[in-house]
Amino acid sequence: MMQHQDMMSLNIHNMTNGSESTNCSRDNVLKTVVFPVLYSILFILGVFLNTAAAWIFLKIPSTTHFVLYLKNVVVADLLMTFTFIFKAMADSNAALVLLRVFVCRVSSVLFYLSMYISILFFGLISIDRCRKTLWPFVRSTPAGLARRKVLSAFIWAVLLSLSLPNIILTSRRPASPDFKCSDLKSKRGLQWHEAVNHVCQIIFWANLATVVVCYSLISRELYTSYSRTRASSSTGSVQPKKRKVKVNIFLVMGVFFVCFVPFHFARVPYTMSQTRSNFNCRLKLFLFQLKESTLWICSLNAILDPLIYFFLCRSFRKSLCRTFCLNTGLYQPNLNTASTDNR
Ligand SMILES: Nc1ncnc2c1ncn2[C@@H]1O[C@H](COP(=O)(O)OP(=O)(O)O)[C@@H](O)[C@H]1O
Repeated sequence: MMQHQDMMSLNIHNMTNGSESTNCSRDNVLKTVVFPVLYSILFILGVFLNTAAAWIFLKIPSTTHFVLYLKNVVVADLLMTFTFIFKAMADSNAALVLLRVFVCRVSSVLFYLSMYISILFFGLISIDRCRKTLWPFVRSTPAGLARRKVLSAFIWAVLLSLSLPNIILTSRRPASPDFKCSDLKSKRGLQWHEAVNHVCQIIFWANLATVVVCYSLISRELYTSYSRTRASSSTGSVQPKKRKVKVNIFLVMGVFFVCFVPFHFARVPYTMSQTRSNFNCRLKLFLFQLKESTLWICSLNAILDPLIYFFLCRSFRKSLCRTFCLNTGLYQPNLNTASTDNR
């Protein structure tokens, strides 16, 4: 009788553990099929759009702060795009353990690095757009440009030094085939991972505040000048162009909100679930899936940024048309431009 009861409880224990580990496994269709397909699509689009953008930017001299910042964003986007294919392969069922370790150690870290570089440059771009709207006659000087180049190098250096320990301290060997990135980290590695995520949250929310303040000032200025123009102009011929400028200029804010806000809400509880033990496995899985879904939305940034270059950067659009339209005979030197990067 006793033996029978022991057998029963052992079976129940096994069944419970078994079903729990099956239900909580990350390897479901979302991770192994849906996201790899979505990242592969982003990879193909991203390689095409960003190499074209980089090629065009190579022909444009960095004579304004805006062009300089956009060049930094292109480099970050290219870097991010190349991480997509590793993520797609690692998440699919066919991935080798070595590849998954590489993604945890190197490729994901580079992904986050490029994301926060983009976020910081988005903040700087907003300040620059604001400066240009409020003081349209202030031009970039060579000394100002040199300072912005030093600032750009400083941003890359700081974020690289924040990210590097995430590579170095992800040094453990995987104990089982279904390991997580956090399983590869030493205790110090986990602490650094958590600290970096806090710093990155501050970077994000500070830049979001900058973007919101700058675009509020831009809206106010555009509204005032639009009202002034409407009152003084009897013909109204400039109005459609002004409206176009307004829509274009808000692209930066739109892309920032759509791409980055959802992830930063999801990231806080997910990081806690990685570093603390008081989360049950179902909640952990839910937070992981939420983080993965919002991370994919962040990745969209790499293919939405070329829209910003096209609609907001006149020298980019001119160079693009010179390159592509010349061959097809479509290039007109006086191309209609409503962009704002000419200072
Ligand atoms: N903001 C960040 N900056 C740099 N590296 C990061 C950042 N967030 C996470 N990482 C690193 O990227 C890798 C993957 O992290 P994460 O996405 O949290 O793990 P998982 O893929 O298991 O969900 C880890 O090595 C982690 O330390």
